[in-house]
Amino acid sequence: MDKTDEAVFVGVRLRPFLGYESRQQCLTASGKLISVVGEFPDKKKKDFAFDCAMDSTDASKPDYVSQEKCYEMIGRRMVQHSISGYHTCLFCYGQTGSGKTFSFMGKKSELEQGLLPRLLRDLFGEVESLRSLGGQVQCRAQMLEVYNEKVRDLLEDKEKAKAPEIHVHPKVGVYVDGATDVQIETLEQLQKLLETGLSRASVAATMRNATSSRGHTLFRLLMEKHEAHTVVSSEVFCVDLAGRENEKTTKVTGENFVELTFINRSLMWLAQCIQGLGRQARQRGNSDEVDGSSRARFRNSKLTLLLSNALAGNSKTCLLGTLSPAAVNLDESYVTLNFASTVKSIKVTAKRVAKVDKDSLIQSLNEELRSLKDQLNSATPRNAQDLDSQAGFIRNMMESYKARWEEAQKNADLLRRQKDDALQNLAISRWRFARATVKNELRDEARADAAIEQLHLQGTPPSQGTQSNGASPVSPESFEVHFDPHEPSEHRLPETGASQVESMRYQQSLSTNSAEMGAWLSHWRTPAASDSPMWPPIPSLVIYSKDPSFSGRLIFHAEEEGRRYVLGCSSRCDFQLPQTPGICPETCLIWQESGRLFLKPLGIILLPSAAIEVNGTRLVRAEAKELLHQDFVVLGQSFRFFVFTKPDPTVQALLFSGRAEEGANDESTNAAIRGIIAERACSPLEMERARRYLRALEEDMVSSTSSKDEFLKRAMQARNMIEDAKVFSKALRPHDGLSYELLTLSPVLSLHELGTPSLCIRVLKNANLAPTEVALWSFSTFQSRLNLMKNAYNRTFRPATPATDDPWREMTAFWPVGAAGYENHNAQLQHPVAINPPIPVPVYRTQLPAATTLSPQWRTPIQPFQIGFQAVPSTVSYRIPSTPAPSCTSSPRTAARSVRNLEQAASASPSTRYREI
Ligand SMILES: Nc1ncnc2c1ncn2[C@@H]1O[C@H](COP(=O)(O)OP(=O)(O)OP(=O)(O)O)[C@@H](O)[C@H]1O
Repeated sequence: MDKTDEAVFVGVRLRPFLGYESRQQCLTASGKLISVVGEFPDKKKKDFAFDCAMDSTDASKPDYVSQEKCYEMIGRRMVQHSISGYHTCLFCYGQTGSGKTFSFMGKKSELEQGLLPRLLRDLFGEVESLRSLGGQVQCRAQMLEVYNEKVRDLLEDKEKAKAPEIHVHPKVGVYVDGATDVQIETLEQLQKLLETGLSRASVAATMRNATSSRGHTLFRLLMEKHEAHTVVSSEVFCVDLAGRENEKTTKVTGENFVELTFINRSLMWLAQCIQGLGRQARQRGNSDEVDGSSRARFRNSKLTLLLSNALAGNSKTCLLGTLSPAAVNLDESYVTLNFASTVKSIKVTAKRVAKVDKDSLIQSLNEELRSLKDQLNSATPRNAQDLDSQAGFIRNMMESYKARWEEAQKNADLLRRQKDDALQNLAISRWRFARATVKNELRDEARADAAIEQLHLQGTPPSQGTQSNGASPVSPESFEVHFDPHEPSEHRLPETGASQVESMRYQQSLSTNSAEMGAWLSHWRTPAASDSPMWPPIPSLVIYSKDPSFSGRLIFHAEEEGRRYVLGCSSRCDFQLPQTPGICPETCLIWQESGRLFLKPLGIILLPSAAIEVNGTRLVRAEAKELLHQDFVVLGQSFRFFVFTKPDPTVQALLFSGRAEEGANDESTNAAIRGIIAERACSPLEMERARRYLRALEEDMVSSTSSKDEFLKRAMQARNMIEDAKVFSKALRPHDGLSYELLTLSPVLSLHELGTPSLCIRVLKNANLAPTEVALWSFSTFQSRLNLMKNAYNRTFRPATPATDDPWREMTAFWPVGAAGYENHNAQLQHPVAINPPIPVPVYRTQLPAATTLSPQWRTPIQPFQIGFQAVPSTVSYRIPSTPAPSCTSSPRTAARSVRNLEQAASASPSTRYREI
């Protein structure tokens, strides 16, 4: 138990002059010193040192201590003490009219609020934050007045109030029986309570103070921190003492004179207690034992009994002495200074409050009650009354504790339920937020690059099995797992096409080690439409991914009650996760107990990348954490799950709505697709690919819908033009078997984020049934060549038509000039696109989806819908983000050269990041 021997913290404050006082100042405050100034021969001691001396005499002085500053100097320390688990006490002492109530309570305006309202505000702020962290803190307030040596409950009407009684219990300490104990939930409630209590305090006008307190006001805030079976209670005790009065100066009579005698007597007892403690402190040095006689003195009055814990017990105590600066009040002020000096010499041993076992305290009180009852049975009538009242007090105390703790229990349950609800909402809002940000995240280049790097580090180096042109023979199919809506759902694998690490890794694993992947997949289950709506049937973790096609596809069912399932990337795990950053061989345990789901991290999680998060809070210890319905769990850096402990159509709908929306897709896009692939049998798979391709276009390559539409229109136009070109070619060069394919050429090397891909036309010669590429035309070249073909065609059949240029002029170098109808203008070759001899597939060329390297994410090679757009199966493009990009490929030859340079750079420097598609 922490124990600190500390002198009482003493601060003194000089108030401003009041109307009745002449302006002769006899006291000054400077630093920690109060000095008596002027000629006062009977006042031998001139300087009094305290912990702080506050000058509030004149607001225009630079060192003027305002209400706020006063709180900073003396009050704020109490907040931390009580939150750290110490009892604390603040009391104000001084002659009547010296400013105790002003310092203690202040005025209503925020600027002039006194110590208590400020202290409660800050304290409650701390309590609220403890509660928000899941702590069960119960606050109870009492407000009492010791008036004419009677304890009054200020939280009850004067008429109704039954006088509370003070008891001292060896286990509980000073206990006020019969006082209203109000449970406080909010600061506003507390402030209202304070106002009500103050309005009931006894106040009267005297010659020295128009609002003189006629009794001592005590405010007690009890804070109980509840755990399952224990409670830690610390109290904040604030006392505004009534002021010492001189009957000659206050000129009170009658009832007020009676009050004066009680006030002065109780203050005398207090002074005696303080002197006794001061003497003891001087004699015994640092001993924290309070001797019997000092203890006994506290029983002399109600006030001292109530303050006994603060002065001689276990508390961190502060005293604020208030003084008038005027010479007319010097005698009274001198008493206050001496009193405060003695208090300063007292050492109070503050121990951090220990946890009390609720059950054992109740049990011991029960036993005490039983023994009192036994004594009562055998008691003489003389002491029977005493025993009876003692038994009554024990009974009350026990019942009060029981009720309080039951209430705390109820409260804890309520809070837990509210927290659960909040977490559910949080999970849903997180889910919504996650969905809303998918698009943005997809554009997060940094992540993608990290992922790409990861892929590269773990994946197949591009040099493996390269073709003659240096291109890797990675076929799109090798990465791709297609989603076929007609496939039975249990065979359906997560779709690719996402930038997320998990799906990348997943795909990579599929391509590199499908056997292993198959192994881990076999442990997982995928939901089927038929699962709805009572899904999932047992507590489950459902994967969430920013890739809607991956989200919800993997489900972990904690099927067997009590069985501890190990999740990790090791093959020994019950549920094997792909090896991604942050996934340890054995990451965590998950098990089900009576329908409740628990997760326990395995080992100490030191690496931030290996963190396990539940609803955004990182688990720092290897201890079991209950997973509640709709919690959001993150394993490592890449796996995110929603927790379902019961069937949940709402969230299930949320999980799957993404796909429904996807399926719905924009009708105009569907129509456009149908327009392009019109005559071809449109299988659902093709449709799906086309749709995804267009989405990729829309999201990543085409800056707006209008340019997407434009692109589609041009594609359709090009397709018709190709048909024309085929007809003209067949007529003009029947033996060459020329054919044309529509391709897209993306500015891969330009590294532009957005842009519309160019359409281009591949010219193939069908020599010996093996098509060879003989040229690649841009769309505009194709347009002009088509015109030339048209002219040549016309001239063939209508000789009057003027001669035209050779539409296939770049090919004439190795072709004999063919049929008439066009001139061979070899000399006019202007187009650098000429490739002679034809090279195998030029590396700059990509099939369209691969060209989506423009976007930061790793978009899976979605097969371009092969109907309108012919894919070149093994093309490779490179991207080196950290290397200055060559400008857009105006010339394929330049592009090819650039790519070769880049390839060389990549292989020469292993640290160069590059990307293989
Ligand atoms: N620091 C201060 N700044 C401005 N006014 C003050 C200050 N301290 C006290 N006063 C004024 O002095 C008067 C007396 O103060 P207060 O009622 O607080 O005295 P008190 O010590 O509580 O007296 P009592 O013991 O009779 O209740 C009030 O009018 C109060 O507004």
